[in-house]
Amino acid sequence: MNQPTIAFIGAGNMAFSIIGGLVKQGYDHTKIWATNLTEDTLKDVKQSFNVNTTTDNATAVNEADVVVLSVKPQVMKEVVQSLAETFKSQKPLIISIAAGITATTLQEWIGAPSAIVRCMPNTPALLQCGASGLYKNPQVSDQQAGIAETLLKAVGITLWVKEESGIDAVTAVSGSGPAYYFLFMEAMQQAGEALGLDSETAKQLTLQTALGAARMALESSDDPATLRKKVTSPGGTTEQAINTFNEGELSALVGKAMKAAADRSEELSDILSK
Ligand SMILES: NC(=O)C1=CN([C@@H]2O[C@H](COP(=O)(O)OP(=O)(O)OC[C@H]3O[C@@H](n4cnc5c(N)ncnc54)[C@H](O)[C@@H]3O)[C@@H](O)[C@H]2O)C=CC1
Ligand SMILES: O=C(O)[C@@H]1CCC=N1
Repeated sequence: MNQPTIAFIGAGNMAFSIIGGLVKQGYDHTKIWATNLTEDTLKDVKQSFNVNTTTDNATAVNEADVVVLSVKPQVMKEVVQSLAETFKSQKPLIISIAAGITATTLQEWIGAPSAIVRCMPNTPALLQCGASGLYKNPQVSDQQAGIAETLLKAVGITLWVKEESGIDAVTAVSGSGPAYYFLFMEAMQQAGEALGLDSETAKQLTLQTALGAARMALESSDDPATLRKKVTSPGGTTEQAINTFNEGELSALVGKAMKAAADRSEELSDILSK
Protein backbone atom coordinates (compact mmCIF):
# COMPACT_ATOMS: atom_id res chain seq x y z
CA MET A 1 0.00 0.00 0.00
CA ASN A 2 1.19 3.52 -0.78
CA GLN A 3 2.10 5.41 2.35
CA PRO A 4 -0.57 8.06 3.02
CA THR A 5 0.49 11.66 3.60
CA ILE A 6 0.06 12.60 7.26
CA ALA A 7 -0.30 16.11 8.69
CA PHE A 8 0.35 16.65 12.40
CA ILE A 9 -1.49 19.76 13.56
CA GLY A 10 0.43 20.99 16.61
CA ALA A 11 3.95 19.59 16.56
CA GLY A 12 4.57 19.38 20.30
CA ASN A 13 5.78 16.50 22.48
CA MET A 14 3.35 13.80 21.41
CA ALA A 15 3.50 14.62 17.69
CA PHE A 16 7.31 14.70 17.88
CA SER A 17 7.31 11.20 19.41
CA ILE A 18 4.91 9.73 16.86
CA ILE A 19 6.80 11.32 13.96
CA GLY A 20 10.06 10.01 15.43
CA GLY A 21 8.61 6.51 15.72
CA LEU A 22 7.29 6.57 12.16
CA VAL A 23 10.55 7.84 10.64
CA LYS A 24 12.62 5.32 12.63
CA GLN A 25 10.41 2.57 11.21
CA GLY A 26 11.12 3.75 7.68
CA TYR A 27 8.10 5.98 7.01
CA ASP A 28 8.85 8.31 4.09
CA HIS A 29 9.65 11.67 5.73
CA THR A 30 8.50 13.56 2.63
CA LYS A 31 4.99 12.25 3.34
CA ILE A 32 4.85 13.86 6.76
CA TRP A 33 3.79 17.43 7.52
CA ALA A 34 4.10 19.14 10.90
CA THR A 35 2.55 22.47 11.86
CA ASN A 36 2.97 24.86 14.74
CA LEU A 37 2.32 28.50 15.55
CA THR A 38 5.81 29.76 14.64
CA GLU A 39 8.73 28.64 12.44
CA ASP A 40 10.90 28.64 15.54
CA THR A 41 8.85 25.88 17.20
CA LEU A 42 9.14 23.78 14.02
CA LYS A 43 12.95 23.85 13.83
CA ASP A 44 13.43 20.82 16.05
CA VAL A 45 11.09 18.51 14.16
CA LYS A 46 12.47 19.72 10.82
CA GLN A 47 16.09 19.20 11.88
CA SER A 48 15.44 15.85 13.54
CA PHE A 49 13.32 14.19 10.87
CA ASN A 50 13.47 16.38 7.75
CA VAL A 51 9.67 16.50 7.47
CA ASN A 52 7.67 19.22 5.73
CA THR A 53 6.73 22.06 8.05
CA THR A 54 4.39 25.02 7.89
CA THR A 55 2.77 27.51 10.23
CA ASP A 56 -0.39 27.37 8.12
CA ASN A 57 -2.54 24.43 9.26
CA ALA A 58 -4.72 24.49 6.12
CA THR A 59 -1.65 24.11 3.86
CA ALA A 60 -0.73 20.88 5.65
CA VAL A 61 -4.30 19.55 5.68
CA ASN A 62 -4.60 20.24 1.95
CA GLU A 63 -1.68 17.87 1.37
CA ALA A 64 -2.89 15.14 3.72
CA ASP A 65 -4.81 11.86 3.59
CA VAL A 66 -4.56 11.64 7.36
CA VAL A 67 -4.67 14.52 9.84
CA VAL A 68 -3.46 14.01 13.41
CA LEU A 69 -4.91 16.63 15.73
CA SER A 70 -2.22 16.98 18.37
CA VAL A 71 -2.85 20.38 19.92
CA LYS A 72 -3.93 20.75 23.55
CA PRO A 73 -7.66 20.17 24.21
CA GLN A 74 -8.20 23.83 25.16
CA VAL A 75 -7.33 25.10 21.67
CA MET A 76 -8.90 22.23 19.74
CA LYS A 77 -12.24 23.92 19.05
CA GLU A 78 -10.61 26.97 17.48
CA VAL A 79 -8.21 24.81 15.43
CA VAL A 80 -10.90 22.42 14.16
CA GLN A 81 -13.39 25.16 13.34
CA SER A 82 -10.75 27.06 11.38
CA LEU A 83 -10.07 23.89 9.35
CA ALA A 84 -13.72 22.83 8.93
CA GLU A 85 -14.04 23.88 5.27
CA THR A 86 -10.75 22.19 4.35
CA PHE A 87 -11.86 19.00 6.12
CA LYS A 88 -15.16 19.07 4.21
CA SER A 89 -13.45 19.33 0.84
CA GLN A 90 -10.44 17.05 1.55
CA LYS A 91 -12.25 14.43 3.65
CA PRO A 92 -9.09 13.13 5.36
CA LEU A 93 -9.05 10.51 8.09
CA ILE A 94 -8.92 12.58 11.29
CA ILE A 95 -7.07 11.16 14.28
CA SER A 96 -7.39 13.09 17.53
CA ILE A 97 -5.03 12.38 20.41
CA ALA A 98 -6.55 15.07 22.65
CA ALA A 99 -7.85 14.02 26.04
CA GLY A 100 -11.56 14.52 26.66
CA ILE A 101 -12.81 15.55 23.19
CA THR A 102 -15.30 13.12 21.68
CA ALA A 103 -15.60 12.17 18.03
CA THR A 104 -19.17 13.56 18.13
CA THR A 105 -17.92 16.93 19.36
CA LEU A 106 -15.22 17.04 16.68
CA GLN A 107 -17.82 16.23 14.06
CA GLU A 108 -20.10 18.99 15.34
CA TRP A 109 -17.25 21.50 15.11
CA ILE A 110 -16.52 20.36 11.54
CA GLY A 111 -20.21 20.48 10.66
CA ALA A 112 -20.26 17.32 8.50
CA PRO A 113 -19.96 13.55 8.92
CA SER A 114 -16.24 12.78 9.11
CA ALA A 115 -14.06 9.70 9.57
CA ILE A 116 -12.62 10.15 13.06
CA VAL A 117 -10.37 7.95 15.17
CA ARG A 118 -10.03 9.05 18.75
CA CYS A 119 -6.92 7.94 20.52
CA MET A 120 -5.70 8.10 24.10
CA PRO A 121 -1.91 7.66 24.15
CA ASN A 122 0.31 7.91 27.19
CA THR A 123 3.59 9.66 27.87
CA PRO A 124 5.88 6.57 27.54
CA ALA A 125 5.10 7.08 23.84
CA LEU A 126 8.02 9.51 24.11
CA LEU A 127 10.24 6.40 24.40
CA GLN A 128 8.23 4.40 21.86
CA CYS A 129 7.00 2.39 24.83
CA GLY A 130 3.46 3.73 25.00
CA ALA A 131 0.03 2.17 25.23
CA SER A 132 -2.79 3.70 23.21
CA GLY A 133 -6.51 3.03 23.26
CA LEU A 134 -8.31 3.70 19.98
CA TYR A 135 -11.95 4.26 19.06
CA LYS A 136 -13.25 4.66 15.50
CA ASN A 137 -16.56 6.22 14.57
CA PRO A 138 -18.81 4.51 11.98
CA GLN A 139 -17.42 6.64 9.11
CA VAL A 140 -13.95 5.08 9.44
CA SER A 141 -13.23 2.39 6.85
CA ASP A 142 -11.23 -0.76 7.65
CA GLN A 143 -8.35 0.60 5.60
CA GLN A 144 -8.39 3.87 7.57
CA ALA A 145 -8.52 1.95 10.86
CA GLY A 146 -5.42 0.06 9.71
CA ILE A 147 -3.65 3.35 8.97
CA ALA A 148 -4.49 4.71 12.44
CA GLU A 149 -3.20 1.54 14.04
CA THR A 150 0.08 1.64 12.07
CA LEU A 151 0.58 5.22 13.13
CA LEU A 152 0.09 4.68 16.84
CA LYS A 153 2.01 1.39 16.77
CA ALA A 154 5.05 3.52 15.96
CA VAL A 155 5.05 4.59 19.63
CA GLY A 156 3.87 1.45 21.41
CA ILE A 157 1.01 -1.01 21.65
CA THR A 158 -2.52 -0.24 20.42
CA LEU A 159 -5.86 -1.62 21.56
CA TRP A 160 -9.31 -0.80 20.16
CA VAL A 161 -12.39 -0.12 22.24
CA LYS A 162 -15.82 -0.70 20.68
CA GLU A 163 -17.72 2.06 22.49
CA GLU A 164 -16.38 5.58 22.76
CA SER A 165 -17.05 5.52 26.52
CA GLY A 166 -14.27 2.90 26.63
CA ILE A 167 -11.83 5.77 26.09
CA ASP A 168 -12.73 7.07 29.58
CA ALA A 169 -11.65 3.71 31.00
CA VAL A 170 -8.49 3.70 28.84
CA THR A 171 -7.70 7.18 30.18
CA ALA A 172 -8.07 5.91 33.76
CA VAL A 173 -5.88 2.85 33.12
CA SER A 174 -3.08 3.75 30.70
CA GLY A 175 -3.57 7.48 29.97
CA SER A 176 -3.16 8.54 33.59
CA GLY A 177 -1.52 5.24 34.61
CA PRO A 178 2.12 6.31 34.32
CA ALA A 179 1.45 8.87 37.08
CA TYR A 180 0.22 6.12 39.44
CA TYR A 181 3.44 4.18 39.00
CA PHE A 182 5.52 7.36 39.41
CA LEU A 183 3.64 8.06 42.66
CA PHE A 184 4.41 4.56 43.90
CA MET A 185 8.06 5.02 42.92
CA GLU A 186 8.19 8.31 44.84
CA ALA A 187 6.70 6.62 47.90
CA MET A 188 9.09 3.64 47.71
CA GLN A 189 12.11 5.88 47.31
CA GLN A 190 11.05 7.99 50.31
CA ALA A 191 10.45 4.86 52.39
CA GLY A 192 13.87 3.51 51.40
CA GLU A 193 15.45 6.75 52.56
CA ALA A 194 13.50 6.61 55.81
CA LEU A 195 14.98 3.15 56.33
CA GLY A 196 18.47 4.62 56.09
CA LEU A 197 19.49 4.32 52.42
CA ASP A 198 21.00 7.34 50.73
CA SER A 199 18.74 9.01 48.18
CA GLU A 200 20.60 7.75 45.08
CA THR A 201 20.69 4.15 46.31
CA ALA A 202 16.99 4.23 47.22
CA LYS A 203 16.18 5.70 43.80
CA GLN A 204 18.21 3.19 41.78
CA LEU A 205 16.87 0.20 43.70
CA THR A 206 13.29 1.47 43.32
CA LEU A 207 13.49 2.19 39.58
CA GLN A 208 15.34 -0.99 38.62
CA THR A 209 12.82 -2.98 40.67
CA ALA A 210 9.94 -1.32 38.79
CA LEU A 211 11.59 -2.12 35.46
CA GLY A 212 12.37 -5.70 36.48
CA ALA A 213 8.84 -6.31 37.80
CA ALA A 214 7.24 -4.87 34.63
CA ARG A 215 9.49 -7.00 32.41
CA MET A 216 8.74 -10.13 34.42
CA ALA A 217 5.01 -9.45 34.28
CA LEU A 218 5.22 -8.94 30.50
CA GLU A 219 7.60 -11.79 29.67
CA SER A 220 6.66 -14.53 32.17
CA SER A 221 3.90 -17.05 31.52
CA ASP A 222 2.83 -16.47 35.14
CA ASP A 223 0.23 -13.81 35.86
CA PRO A 224 1.06 -10.95 38.30
CA ALA A 225 -0.72 -12.69 41.20
CA THR A 226 1.43 -15.82 40.72
CA LEU A 227 4.59 -13.74 40.39
CA ARG A 228 3.66 -11.93 43.62
CA LYS A 229 3.14 -15.21 45.43
CA LYS A 230 6.56 -16.42 44.24
CA VAL A 231 8.22 -13.41 45.94
CA THR A 232 6.19 -13.85 49.12
CA SER A 233 7.77 -16.47 51.39
CA PRO A 234 5.39 -17.76 54.08
CA GLY A 235 6.24 -15.97 57.32
CA GLY A 236 8.80 -13.81 55.51
CA THR A 237 9.31 -10.12 54.87
CA THR A 238 7.13 -9.55 51.78
CA GLU A 239 4.14 -11.06 53.57
CA GLN A 240 4.41 -8.35 56.23
CA ALA A 241 4.38 -5.63 53.58
CA ILE A 242 1.49 -7.21 51.62
CA ASN A 243 -0.55 -7.64 54.82
CA THR A 244 0.01 -3.95 55.55
CA PHE A 245 -1.16 -2.98 52.04
CA ASN A 246 -4.24 -5.17 52.46
CA GLU A 247 -5.06 -3.68 55.88
CA GLY A 248 -4.98 -0.27 54.14
CA GLU A 249 -7.29 -1.69 51.44
CA LEU A 250 -4.90 -0.85 48.62
CA SER A 251 -7.00 -2.62 45.94
CA ALA A 252 -10.16 -0.74 46.92
CA LEU A 253 -8.22 2.53 46.93
CA VAL A 254 -6.84 1.84 43.43
CA GLY A 255 -10.38 1.08 42.25
CA LYS A 256 -11.69 4.31 43.77
CA ALA A 257 -8.85 6.39 42.29
CA MET A 258 -9.36 4.97 38.80
CA LYS A 259 -13.13 5.45 38.98
CA ALA A 260 -12.46 9.11 39.84
CA ALA A 261 -10.17 9.42 36.80
CA ALA A 262 -12.74 7.80 34.47
CA ASP A 263 -15.54 10.01 35.86
CA ARG A 264 -13.41 13.10 35.31
CA SER A 265 -12.67 12.02 31.74
CA GLU A 266 -16.40 11.78 31.08
CA GLU A 267 -17.03 15.12 32.78
CA LEU A 268 -14.25 16.82 30.75
CA SER A 269 -15.87 15.56 27.53
CA ASP A 270 -19.01 17.47 28.53
CA ILE A 271 -17.12 20.62 29.48
CA LEU A 272 -14.92 20.60 26.35
CA SER A 273 -17.87 20.06 24.01
CA LYS A 274 -19.19 23.55 24.85
N1 LIG B 1 -2.50 10.55 27.74
C1 LIG B 1 -1.56 11.41 27.93
O1 LIG B 1 -0.77 11.37 28.93
C2 LIG B 1 -1.29 12.35 26.95
C3 LIG B 1 -2.23 12.90 26.09
N2 LIG B 1 -1.87 13.88 25.26
C4 LIG B 1 -2.74 14.64 24.37
O2 LIG B 1 -1.93 14.95 23.24
C5 LIG B 1 -2.17 16.29 22.81
C6 LIG B 1 -0.84 17.03 22.61
O3 LIG B 1 -0.14 17.06 23.84
P1 LIG B 1 1.40 17.52 23.91
O4 LIG B 1 2.11 17.08 22.69
O5 LIG B 1 1.90 17.12 25.24
O6 LIG B 1 1.23 19.11 23.88
P2 LIG B 1 2.29 20.21 23.42
O7 LIG B 1 1.85 21.46 24.09
O8 LIG B 1 3.66 19.72 23.60
O9 LIG B 1 2.01 20.30 21.85
C7 LIG B 1 0.96 21.02 21.27
C8 LIG B 1 1.59 21.95 20.24
O10 LIG B 1 0.53 22.57 19.52
C9 LIG B 1 0.99 23.88 19.20
N3 LIG B 1 -0.17 24.70 18.85
C10 LIG B 1 -0.98 25.43 19.67
N4 LIG B 1 -1.94 26.06 18.95
C11 LIG B 1 -1.74 25.69 17.66
C12 LIG B 1 -2.39 26.01 16.46
N5 LIG B 1 -3.45 26.83 16.43
N6 LIG B 1 -1.93 25.48 15.31
C13 LIG B 1 -0.86 24.65 15.32
N7 LIG B 1 -0.18 24.33 16.43
C14 LIG B 1 -0.61 24.85 17.59
C15 LIG B 1 1.71 24.34 20.44
O11 LIG B 1 2.58 25.41 20.15
C16 LIG B 1 2.43 23.06 20.84
O12 LIG B 1 3.75 23.01 20.30
C17 LIG B 1 -3.04 16.94 23.87
O13 LIG B 1 -4.32 17.16 23.32
C18 LIG B 1 -3.10 15.95 25.02
O14 LIG B 1 -4.39 15.89 25.56
C19 LIG B 1 -0.58 14.25 25.31
C20 LIG B 1 0.36 13.72 26.11
C21 LIG B 1 0.08 12.66 26.96
O1 LIG C 1 -4.40 14.14 33.29
C1 LIG C 1 -4.96 14.27 32.19
O2 LIG C 1 -6.06 14.86 32.13
C2 LIG C 1 -4.33 13.73 30.92
C3 LIG C 1 -5.16 12.66 30.32
C4 LIG C 1 -4.41 11.40 30.56
C5 LIG C 1 -3.11 11.84 31.03
N1 LIG C 1 -3.07 13.11 31.19
